Amino acid sequence: MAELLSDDEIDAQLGSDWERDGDEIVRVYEFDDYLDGVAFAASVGEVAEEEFHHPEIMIRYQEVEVRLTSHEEGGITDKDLRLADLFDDEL
Ligand SMILES: C[C@H](O)[C@H](O)[C@H]1CNC2=NC(N)=NC(=O)C2=N1
Repeated sequence: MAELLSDDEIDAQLGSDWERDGDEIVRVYEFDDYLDGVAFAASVGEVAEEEFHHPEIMIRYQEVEVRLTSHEEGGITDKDLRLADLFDDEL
């Protein structure tokens, strides 16, 4: 079981395009084309399944919101920060 990160650890390690929202980290990715967002969400899902750590994904017109938290630990862990970087690599 991963350790919960402190506020300072999260602030220091969170990618610049991500934000902290309580026990979650969140990023809204913007796309010109709706189906590009759908395809991106599918690639995020593939990575999540490979890593067995699953985000909440909301697909909207021209944007995809991705939220990560570690449910078992009840907050933000290294797993969430790592997945955020992996999702960004899918762009
Ligand atoms: C049993 C538990 O649901 C699994 O071990 C995995 C599945 N995917 C998961 N995803 C996330 N975000 N947090 C978890 O704690 C988690 N647990």
